[in-house]
Amino acid sequence: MATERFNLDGRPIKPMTICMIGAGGFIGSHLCEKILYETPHKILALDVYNDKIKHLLESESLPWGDRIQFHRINIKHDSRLEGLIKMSDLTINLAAICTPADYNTRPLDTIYSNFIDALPVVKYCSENGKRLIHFSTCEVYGKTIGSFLPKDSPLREDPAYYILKENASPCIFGSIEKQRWSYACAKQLIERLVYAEGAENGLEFTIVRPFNWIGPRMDFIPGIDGPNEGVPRVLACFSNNLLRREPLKLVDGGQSQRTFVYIKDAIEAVLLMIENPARANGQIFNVGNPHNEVTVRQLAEMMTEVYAKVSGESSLEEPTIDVSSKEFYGEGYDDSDKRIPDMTIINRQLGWNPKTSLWDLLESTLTYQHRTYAEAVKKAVAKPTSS
Ligand SMILES: NC(=O)c1ccc[n+]([C@@H]2O[C@H](COP(=O)([O-])OP(=O)(O)OC[C@H]3O[C@@H](n4cnc5c(N)ncnc54)[C@H](O)[C@@H]3O)[C@@H](O)[C@H]2O)c1
Ligand SMILES: O=C(O)[C@H]1O[C@H](OP(=O)(O)OP(=O)(O)OC[C@H]2O[C@@H](n3ccc(=O)[nH]c3=O)[C@H](O)[C@@H]2O)[C@H](O)[C@@H](O)[C@@H]1O
Repeated sequence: MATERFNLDGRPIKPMTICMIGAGGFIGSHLCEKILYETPHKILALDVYNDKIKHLLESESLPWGDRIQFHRINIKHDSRLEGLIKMSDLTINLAAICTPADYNTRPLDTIYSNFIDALPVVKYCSENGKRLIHFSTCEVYGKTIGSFLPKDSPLREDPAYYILKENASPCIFGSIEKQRWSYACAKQLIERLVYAEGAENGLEFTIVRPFNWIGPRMDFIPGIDGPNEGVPRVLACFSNNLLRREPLKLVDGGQSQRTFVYIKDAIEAVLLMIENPARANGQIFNVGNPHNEVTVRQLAEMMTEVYAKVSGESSLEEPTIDVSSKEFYGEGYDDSDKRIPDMTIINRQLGWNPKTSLWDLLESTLTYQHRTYAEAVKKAVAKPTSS
């Protein structure tokens, strides 16, 4: 018999049915694992793909048996969506185009995916009195206020000019021709819509702003389990370079700064939101690790060192190479300069703190990348010369 579980207020947690849209992606796959391994909840998993959750679906004899059901659904056009939301206690919407290489090259798809396609989900939750956890992004903050100060201004060192706060920081994007911001702007508008549904129609919602969550199963390795010419997010780009023994490409010198959080830490925060509605409803949460800040150049150097350790292969003499953003991403790219989350709200509401250092999370992630892809990459690299 499973032992009874209690939430942060000491109340028993009742088993629930969760409609998870985008369950087959990076975050979805980790969230499905967490829920199936550690809770009694049921998952209706919706996605157009299921490769990353196959291990959870394959056999009916698995210990979680019928607690996960996969529905191959494109939410752009599928009449089953409302019924599945109605059957559930909670909907979590993860579905989105969320790779920067798409924002300026496929801005229409990006805006439709992040705004238009999310509209029915919000509407069905609101009309049917269902709770919604909507995944937004730290990109809604755009650039820091500090980035507009003169380079030598001492105010740049003042946290008031760069720490990103859910209820205080402005959203600062570039001009319209900088189509990089199509994603952030669509995410901002859907946040405002969700918030307004809460204010005017009583929708019970939580908005999550992830700050660069990384770990195993993130995106794809081009030419292995994704398109040859595809450009994934930075962890997979750099992993691909390391696996192929190519220099890591630093866009515009790799000066932008990011804070990276381990996916397993971040998923703990999401589970707290799921199981503590009284503390999570009506909130917007930053979820990141302010202690893991690096420039992209430092990230490249650290990944090179960690990969040499886990693979046993020596590093290249020149492990990085500079490329312009125009060459790498094309016209209309722009960047967030710095992203440090303020943690006050998530600390106060859910008592959550990330645990894993950047070195440790890269060690476990690159061990996974090496184990999963090294052989396949070797074969792919050997092919053209042997034929
Ligand atoms: N990973 C991060 O660090 C991060 C950071 C900020 C925001 N987010 C947000 O979190 C969410 C999940 O991100 P992820 O990293 O897991 O991305 P992902 O691309 O791995 O997962 C998204 C999933 O949604 C599915 N999907 C997209 N459109 C769909 C549609 N029309 N119908 C059905 N399924 C569809 C995709 O097939 C994919 O499996 C996104 O909304 C993203 O914007 C992620
Ligand atoms: O993860 C997040 O929190 C959010 O930010 C990401 O945006 P970004 O961090 O800019 O995307 P990455 O691809 O991870 O790039 C990080 C930095 O590395 C740089 N980069 C990327 C790839 C590469 O090969 N080389 C390189 O220097 C980029 O220019 C950027 O400055 C994506 O927009 C989303 O997945 C998400 O909403």
